[in-house]
Amino acid sequence: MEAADASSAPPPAEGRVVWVNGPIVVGAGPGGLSVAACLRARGVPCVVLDRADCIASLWQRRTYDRLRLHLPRQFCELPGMPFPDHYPEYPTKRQFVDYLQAYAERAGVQPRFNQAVTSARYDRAAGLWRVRAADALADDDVASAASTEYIGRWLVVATGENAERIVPEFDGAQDFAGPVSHVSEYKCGEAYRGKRVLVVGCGNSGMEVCLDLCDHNALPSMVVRDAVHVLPREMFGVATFSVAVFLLRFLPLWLVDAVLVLLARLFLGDLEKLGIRRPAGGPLELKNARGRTPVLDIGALARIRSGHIQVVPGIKRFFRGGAELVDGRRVAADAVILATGYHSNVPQWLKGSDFFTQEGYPRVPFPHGWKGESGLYSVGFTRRGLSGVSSDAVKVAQDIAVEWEKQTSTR
Ligand SMILES: Cc1cc2nc3c(=O)[nH]c(=O)nc-3n(C[C@H](O)[C@H](O)[C@H](O)COP(=O)(O)OP(=O)(O)OC[C@H]3O[C@@H](n4cnc5c(N)ncnc54)[C@H](O)[C@@H]3O)c2cc1C
Ligand SMILES: NC(=O)C1=CN([C@@H]2O[C@H](COP(=O)(O)OP(=O)(O)OC[C@H]3O[C@@H](n4cnc5c(N)ncnc54)[C@H](OP(=O)(O)O)[C@@H]3O)[C@@H](O)[C@H]2O)C=CC1
Ligand SMILES: O=C(O)C(=O)Cc1c[nH]c2ccccc12
Repeated sequence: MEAADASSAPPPAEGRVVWVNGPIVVGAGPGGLSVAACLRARGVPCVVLDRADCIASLWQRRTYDRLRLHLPRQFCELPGMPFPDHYPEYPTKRQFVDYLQAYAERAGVQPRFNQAVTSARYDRAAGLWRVRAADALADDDVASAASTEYIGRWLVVATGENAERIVPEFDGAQDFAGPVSHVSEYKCGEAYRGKRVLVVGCGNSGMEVCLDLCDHNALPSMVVRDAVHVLPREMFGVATFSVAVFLLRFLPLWLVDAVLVLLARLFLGDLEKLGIRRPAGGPLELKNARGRTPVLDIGALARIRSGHIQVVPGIKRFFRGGAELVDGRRVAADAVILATGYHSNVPQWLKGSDFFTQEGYPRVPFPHGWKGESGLYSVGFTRRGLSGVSSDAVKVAQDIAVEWEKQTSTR
C-alpha cells in the first residue's frame, strides 16, 4: 500500500491501493479546486482525482470559444482569491481558466488526472471510504482499465451538476443524413458557414450557439419545445443578477421574481409573438427548485426578431433532410446541434448512500446539502453556480479541519 497526500506522484500501477492521508476529493473543477485550496489553507492535505487530463475540464474541453461568465465577476470568484483587477465584469473563458490555473498553483493543489472514479463505497467496518478509479488513459473502456483504490476517511463529491451531456432519443434519428453533435463539442460557427443548422434547445447554450452561428453566416433554427424565462443580462447597465441579489436582501423570492419578469417584459417586450412563452414559475424559483436556468440574453433575441434565428416548436421525428415538427411543419437542416443540457453523474458511482437523489443532487436542500453521513461531503450541487461552489467549499473545509484537528491532536 502507498500513502498519499497532496503530492503529485502519479497514480500507482494496476490494482494498487492508496491510503489517503486526508480527504479524497472527486473532481478538479472549480468545486474540487476550491475545497482543496480551503483544506490546504487549514493545514489539511487531500488528494484530488479527475477523469480528465486537466483542471476544469468542463471549461477547458467542453465549452465553445466565445463563452464568458454570465454573472458579474464578484459572484464567480473562488474563496481566497479575487479575479485580477484588469478582468472585465464578465471574464472570458480563457481568463476564467487562467484564473483557475493560477488559483490551483497558488494553493498548491495538484490533482491526479486521468483518474475516472467508477465507484465509491463506505466501508462501515473500517470507517473508511473506498474509492475506485480507472485509468482514463487506458485504450479500452473504463470497465477493464487499470484501476486504483483510494482509501480515506472523508469523501468530497465535486463532480458537478453538468458532468454528463443529455442526448435525447428522437424518432427517425438514424434517417437524418447530416451530422448530429452535442453543444459540448461545439467551438465556433465557422464549420457551419452557409449551412442550415437545427439547434435543439433554447437554454443559454442554445441561444448563444444560435447567435454564434448567425455571426458566422450560418442559418440557425432553434427548437423551443416548452416555456422558458428570458431575462436581459443587464438593465440600465446594471447586471440583472446583481439587481436580483440586491432585491433578495429586502424582498421575498416570489416578489423578486415578479419584479424580474415585469422588468424583462419592459426591456424585452412580448416574447410570445417570437414563439417564446414564459413558465408559470418565476426565474429564480425554477432555478433554485429544478435547476432550470433562465436565459440571460446577450443578443439572440434581436436575431430572432430580425429573422436570422428561426424559432420552431418541438421535434416529432427526423427524416433524411431535416425534422418534422409537432405542429406538422417540416424544417430542413444540414446539421443538428443538441443544446439539450447536462446532468450530474453521482448516482452512477456513489454506492450505498442515499445522500444524493437519483437525479444526482443532495437530498437535503440548500444551504444544508454540503454535509452527508460518515465523512461524506458535496461541493457544487446548490443550483447556484460558482457562488454556491464557493459557499460549499468553505463550509466543507472548515468542518473537515475540525475533525482533522481532533484526529491529529489525539496521536
Ligand atoms: C457552459 C456552462 C457555462 C456556465 N457558466 C457559468 C457562469 O457563468 N457562472 C456560474 O456561476 N456558473 C456557470 N456554470 C455552472 C457551472 O457548473 C460552474 O461554472 C462550475 O463549472 C461548477 O464547478 P464544479 O467544479 O462544481 O463542476 P465542473 O466544472 O463540472 O467540474 C467537475 C469536474 O469533475 C470531473 N468529474 C466528473 N465526473 C467524474 C468522475 N466520475 N471521476 C473523476 N472526475 C470526474 C470532471 O472532469 C470535471 O473536471 C456554467 C455551466 C456550463 C455548462
Ligand atoms: N456563462 C454562460 O454564458 C453560459 C452558461 N450556461 C449554463 O450552462 C448550464 C447548461 O445550460 P444549457 O446547456 O443551455 O442547458 P439547459 O439545461 O439550460 O437547457 C437545455 C435545453 O434543451 C431543451 N431540451 C432538452 N431536451 C429536449 C428535447 N428532447 N427536445 C427539445 N428541447 C429539448 C430544454 O428544453 P425544456 O426546457 O423544454 O426541457 C432546454 O431548453 C446552465 O446552468 C447555463 O446557465 C450555458 C451557456 C452559456
Ligand atoms: O449559469 C449557470 O449555470 C449558473 O448556475 C449561474 C446562475 C446561478 N443562479 C442563476 C440565476 C440566473 C441565471 C444564472 C444563474
